[in-house]
Amino acid sequence: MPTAHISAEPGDFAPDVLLPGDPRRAQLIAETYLTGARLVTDVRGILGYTGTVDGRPLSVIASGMGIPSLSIYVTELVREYGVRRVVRVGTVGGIPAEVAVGDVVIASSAHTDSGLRSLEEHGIALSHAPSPQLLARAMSAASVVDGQVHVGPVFSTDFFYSPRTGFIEYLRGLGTLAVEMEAAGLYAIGLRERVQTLTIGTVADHTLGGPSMSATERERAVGTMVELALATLA
Ligand SMILES: O=P(O)(O)O[C@H]1O[C@H](CO)[C@@H](O)[C@H]1O
Ligand SMILES: O=c1cc[nH]c(=O)[nH]1
Repeated sequence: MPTAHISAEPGDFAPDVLLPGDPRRAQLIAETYLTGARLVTDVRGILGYTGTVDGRPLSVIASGMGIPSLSIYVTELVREYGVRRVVRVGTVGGIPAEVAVGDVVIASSAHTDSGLRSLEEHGIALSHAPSPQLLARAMSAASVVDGQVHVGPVFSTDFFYSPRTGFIEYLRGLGTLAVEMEAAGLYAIGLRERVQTLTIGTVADHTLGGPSMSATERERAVGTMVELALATLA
């Protein structure tokens, strides 16, 4: 049955899903990497496609921006469409100098300031981490793709434009590699729904300043990241 946010029919999604934030990046990934891609949902302009890669069914759908939007799509994909492995392929902002624009980051954990912390129980701060299976597969695949790949913690924030100051230096001191807006939410859903999740990001700009990608470059910055995601799910 279609949901309030996804117009696809049961069976329209593959168990494996790539999840960019941007609907146009979803379209580009579908057109570039999927064989026989067909549009299965376009509610609110959130485009979702299903096709095959090397004969294996694969879907790609946008999450929109931020944990509230992502949590709607991932929860419905898992509960209503039987999705079991979700790899976010997003853009991120680099934090330390050695993580450069154009590099790729595999998020081995995600710190967060998100409201999802209000769901914690018994005074226990849950860790937001990918499934070990997908993390291990991505780390093995990292050596066979072109481009610089880093593995470590990211920061998932509710605030693209934060009124706070000083927190990036704090996070840099903790070895945090990048800032983005969804990984912690994806990992929290993976934990609660017992599905496998992972976040891979392409560095589109840098907290230390310097050149950053344009909107079009962010839409198209997929090569190494998607190849890594496909190798992870193979
Ligand atoms: O490029 P996507 O996947 O949307 O990811 C990043 O870009 C958006 C902010 O520009 C946020 O969603 C952030 O997480
Ligand atoms: O969420 C994001 C994504 C890219 N760059 C940032 O600074 N934040």
